[in-house]
Amino acid sequence: MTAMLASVNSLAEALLVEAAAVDIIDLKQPARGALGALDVAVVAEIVRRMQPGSCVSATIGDLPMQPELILPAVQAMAATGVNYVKIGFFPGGDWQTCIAGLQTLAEQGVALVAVLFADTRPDFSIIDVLAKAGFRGVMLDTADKQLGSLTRLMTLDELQMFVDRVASLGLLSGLAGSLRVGDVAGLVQLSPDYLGFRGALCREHSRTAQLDVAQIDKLRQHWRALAY
Ligand SMILES: O=C[C@H](O)COP(=O)(O)O
Repeated sequence: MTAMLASVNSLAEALLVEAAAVDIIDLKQPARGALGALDVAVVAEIVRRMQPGSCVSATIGDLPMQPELILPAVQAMAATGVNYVKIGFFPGGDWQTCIAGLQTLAEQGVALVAVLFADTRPDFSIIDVLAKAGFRGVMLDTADKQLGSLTRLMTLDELQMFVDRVASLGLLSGLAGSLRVGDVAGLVQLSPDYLGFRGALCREHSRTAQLDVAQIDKLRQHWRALAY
């Protein structure tokens, strides 16, 4: 079964999606960018307040791929006790040195999820490198939220190739990027481990607005009705 991830930007929103039995509670500040980070102290407080057994991820922000920025940010976020730390692989910078440093953190037990951006046309061969470095998961998202759904940027065949490659290496696969209710039926057929949402769950589908319980319920009901 494909799980549901919801990005939230506060304790109140985290409690709301926890009550809605969302599978992965993803801590993020969308007002700060595609992978905008929440302050570490806020993340630590939310982690403390979640039920034991909840699955919580957090992003480190839209940082350039510079090891002196990425590595301390990952260490600080990991120290909050989140289950997964998500790192956006933006174009440019020094991916090789970042991955080498992240491998050391993975060896120390930090659970890392790489986020690749469909609108930057990533080379999927990086997935093999990430697996060798000890990443636990790789997801596809979108950096430019004006471009619409992930499903407009990549074909279902391309997305299937991504999911299959990630799964073949034993990693978690995730798909996100302005996904809407209408995207779910097609994407669950690809069997990713999870689908991620923010905009679709907010008032007027604006990812920087507050979460809207009615939108969460609508998505959950649609998902259940698929009975896949
Ligand atoms: O990790 C998932 C993202 O927060 C998805 O956000 P979005 O649906 O607004 O693109």
